[in-house]
Amino acid sequence: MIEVKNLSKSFKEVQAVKNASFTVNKGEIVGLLGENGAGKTTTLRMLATMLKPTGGNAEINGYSIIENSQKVRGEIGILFGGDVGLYDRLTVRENIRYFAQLNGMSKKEAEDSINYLVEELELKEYMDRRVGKLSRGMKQKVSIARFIVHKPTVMLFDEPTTGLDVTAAKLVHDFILQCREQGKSIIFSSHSMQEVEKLCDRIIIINKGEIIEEGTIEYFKDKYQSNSMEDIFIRLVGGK
Ligand SMILES: Nc1ncnc2c1ncn2[C@@H]1O[C@H](COP(=O)(O)OP(=O)(O)OP(=O)(O)O)[C@@H](O)[C@H]1O
Repeated sequence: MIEVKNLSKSFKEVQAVKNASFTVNKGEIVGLLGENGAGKTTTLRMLATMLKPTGGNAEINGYSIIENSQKVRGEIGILFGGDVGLYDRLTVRENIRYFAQLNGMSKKEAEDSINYLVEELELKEYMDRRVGKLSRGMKQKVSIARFIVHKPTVMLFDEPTTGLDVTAAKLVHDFILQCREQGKSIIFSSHSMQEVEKLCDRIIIINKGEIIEEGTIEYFKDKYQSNSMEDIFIRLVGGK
């Protein structure tokens, strides 16, 4: 479970996130929607303890991202789109193993988890290839494996389908839905309204660092009397 309380982040004069408060329950996918520069990545990076907040706090399964960041790291997985941050010169197996070790898993735990993921994600024939030689979609599969090797219960997806073709994007979508079935708490940030409508149970709209509206898709459509989430979004963020 994710509980965010008045979370803020400033970079000198830029207030990237202002007093954000929200909750994500177990088995729930919450969409974080906003224009370029709205503060989505900054919010997710703070929750993943990659950035220190300048105000407020958040708890991940009861652990504070400020006072208990080590514990939080064990509970959380974060998947980025675009550059997936793998080591090109290492093989698939070495990449996944490395991240398992970073997350404090023992050798045995790591190998068991890797063997399971190899089957689950159909990675067998790629395991001993160098990551630099794989296609973008395959790399994304490897980053999914890396992302879940330590079995996180809270998953953060930051535009995870950027640059993927339809088949690879579907793999990511199916994976996210499977995570929900397993009762994980999920935040999904995207520019694509179609993706958000397909996957999310609830949507948070963030504009210039502030949460301006939050609710289910039905809530938005009903309140703003429109069937198009795209139109509603544009109306809310100022009609640009
Ligand atoms: N390290 C940094 N130093 C200074 N300013 C930053 C830094 N990271 C982000 N910002 C600023 O904070 C604001 C929010 O950026 P953020 O990356 O969180 O937006 P975003 O909603 O993820 O955008 P996008 O959809 O383009 O990824 C922007 O004005 C950005 O320029």
